[in-house]
Amino acid sequence: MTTLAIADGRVLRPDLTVTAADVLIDQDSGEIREIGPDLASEADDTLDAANSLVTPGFVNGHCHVAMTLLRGYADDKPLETWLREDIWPAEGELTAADIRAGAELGLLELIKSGVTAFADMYFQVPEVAAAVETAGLRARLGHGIVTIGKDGETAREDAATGLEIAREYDGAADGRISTAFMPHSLTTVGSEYLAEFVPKAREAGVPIHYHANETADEVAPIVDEHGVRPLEYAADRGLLEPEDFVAHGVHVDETEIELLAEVGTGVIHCPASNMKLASGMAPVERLREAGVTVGLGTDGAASNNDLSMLDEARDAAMLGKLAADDASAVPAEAVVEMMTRGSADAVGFDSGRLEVGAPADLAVIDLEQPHLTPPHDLVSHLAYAAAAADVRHTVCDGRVLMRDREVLTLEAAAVRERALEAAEAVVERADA
Ligand SMILES: CSC[C@H]1O[C@@H](n2cnc3c(O)ncnc32)[C@H](O)[C@@H]1O
Ligand SMILES: [Zn+2]
Repeated sequence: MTTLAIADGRVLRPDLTVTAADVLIDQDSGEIREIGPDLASEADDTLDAANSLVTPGFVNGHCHVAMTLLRGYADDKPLETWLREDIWPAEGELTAADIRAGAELGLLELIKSGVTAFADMYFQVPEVAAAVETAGLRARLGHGIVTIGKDGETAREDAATGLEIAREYDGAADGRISTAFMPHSLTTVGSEYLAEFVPKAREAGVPIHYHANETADEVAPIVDEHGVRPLEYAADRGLLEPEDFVAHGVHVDETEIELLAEVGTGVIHCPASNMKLASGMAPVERLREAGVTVGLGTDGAASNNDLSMLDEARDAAMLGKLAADDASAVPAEAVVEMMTRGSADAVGFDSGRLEVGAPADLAVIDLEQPHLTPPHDLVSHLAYAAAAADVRHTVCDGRVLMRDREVLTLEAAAVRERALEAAEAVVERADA
């Protein structure tokens, strides 16, 4: 057995207490073997965690990682206008190589900010999967299906691609990659395609993930046309099962909240994207109160505009208070849970907690920073004060992805160079 010790840190436990301890990892199985004092001397390799917080790796529950290429390309517009006027035309110009370059840039950013697992919906999934395989993260990937504006044959092909990808890539990268069937949203995929493909996704045994109830404009047409709320419409079509997870869930009413809680479908809250696109304020406090599994996601870098889960946690706490008109709503403990085990549970990863037998997915945060001093409450610091640049080490599946702020699995300068070139060329084609 090859072992790695995370030595001399303060370890964030599943009950959100912090204890001084080492973490011993079995690198062959990728699992945590022991947490306790004096474990480093027997290990094959050691990561120094003195004056640092050892936390579960953050889980980005909803992302479009290759959209880093479109960061800053189109800002300050609402969702529908942003997608139709800017993002979809630009995405129409993306080649497979571009998506690989954008995905690698996104993965570099995720590793640097302590993320060890994420869920991603995009095009050219084989390119995203290849990047994940190299970078060493854990991911649930899916091809984003859009049928509106397409003729029947093209639309069916797109849905079939979504299913094929979900079947083919499930278990890839030594099990670090899992998949989902990912219709883009309830308004951009026709119900005839859902009727045909959802049962096939169930047969394939993969969960279903989609954008839901993100804007008021997206809710109204479903209510008008079908006479039910969007998540009732989803449930009627077999799209709301315990293993499924939806992104956003901003405009959900009480019936939908109870439905989510009853079924066990998770919601990935994306506060930065919701604020930037002025989509609205998700009722996070109420969702949690009702017993809904709530995770956190950044959405893509074009609507955020970064992939930092630490920023997202702070945004979630701040926005949650504003939405509830209550300073005690969505406290630090809630967002720390949301960015770790909340997202992991919603997406279907076993990670998100530091305990014996759990996947060795963790991040080490440097506490020797002015903005993290004094260390009264480290859960508070994670939620409100820590930043991506404070992450020292990132470990996924027992493998060190970043040591002392140096990413080991990707060549940062080359990744950045390729992404710069790809982004410039895409924008040139899109604006021509
Ligand atoms: C079909 S692949 C995924 C698709 O989703 C688009 N997208 C990015 N952010 C959002 C969002 O907040 N709501 C809905 N759709 C979004 C992305 O540009 C891709 O086209
Ligand atoms: Zn999204």
